[in-house]
Amino acid sequence: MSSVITLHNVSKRFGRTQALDDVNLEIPPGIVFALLGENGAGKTTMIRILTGFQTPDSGTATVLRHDCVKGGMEIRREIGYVSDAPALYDWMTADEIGWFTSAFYDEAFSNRYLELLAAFDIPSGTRIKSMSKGQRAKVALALATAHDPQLLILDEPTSGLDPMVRRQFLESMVDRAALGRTVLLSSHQISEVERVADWVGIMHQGQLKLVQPLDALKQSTRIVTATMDDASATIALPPGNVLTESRNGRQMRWIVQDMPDNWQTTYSCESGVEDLKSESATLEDIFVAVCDRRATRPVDHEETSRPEPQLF
Ligand SMILES: Nc1ncnc2c1ncn2[C@@H]1O[C@H](COP(=O)(O)OP(=O)(O)OP(=O)(O)O)[C@@H](O)[C@H]1O
Repeated sequence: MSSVITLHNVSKRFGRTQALDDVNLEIPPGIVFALLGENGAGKTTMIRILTGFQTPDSGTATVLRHDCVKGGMEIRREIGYVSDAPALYDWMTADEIGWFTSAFYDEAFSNRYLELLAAFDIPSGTRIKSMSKGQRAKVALALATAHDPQLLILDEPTSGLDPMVRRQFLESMVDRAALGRTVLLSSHQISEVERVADWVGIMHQGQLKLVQPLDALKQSTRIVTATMDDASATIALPPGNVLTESRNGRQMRWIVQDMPDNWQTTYSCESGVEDLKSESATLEDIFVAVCDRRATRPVDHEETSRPEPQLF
């Protein structure tokens, strides 16, 4: 089945800031795709390009087969979109804003909207201006999903919501994916993403550093810890793709992807190692390994620790 979202070599610069740097991505239908990244990583810029609010400097982007530059109007009509600060007409009641929005969609919209309001416990006669942040977010989500879109794009949908509302929100995302719809959400909430996402993309400084199904990502990434017999002792990097290395006294720690199954057979023979263990990494460990500028990039101690030959 063809992708719901595609980005090919998309770049976008604002003055000196490279907000997106040669981003490539394909999102298949029927999944919850979570875009993770620190502040300023480029998530909103990507979403604004996908929704036709911003034009890329180079590259191509399509959503539901519409080109994002030429077909922004069609895209916004077909998808559901909730921005990080949804603009709602404040003076309207929840009912009125639904009635107003229903003019753009088919007859089924109004009934579905009212059902969603009831499910979210929003009194339909309440004016938007007297609603709490969470209630407004629920109205925005009901407006974005009442036409049952193939694709729902949410920019930090749960920021500022209480845990119960968050849970309700996220469960409704999983339900949508189960019905074959696609959800793209950007988030800082790693633990939430871990609960609901099928796929994750990690953005860092405008680049999409990693895109993988969440289960496969967690299965392929391990934390390896070696306790050395001396605080100055070193050891070669573990086999596989070592993302980061850290040291605390006698303990060395690496986050490693794609370690061979038999990694311990050769590695544990290294001298100076008292204890060696490997455990599964959480999404947060992986996120920090990819994004944290303070995290140490690995150095092969085999090379660096070998003593220089002494000449007498
Ligand atoms: N209209 C704009 N004009 C100038 N710079 C911009 C504009 N929009 C975004 N940027 C810059 O581009 C970079 C990426 O911003 P973006 O909003 O896409 O990040 P983000 O990942 O959504 O961040 P956050 O999680 O903080 O919302 C930032 O450095 C931001 O300052």
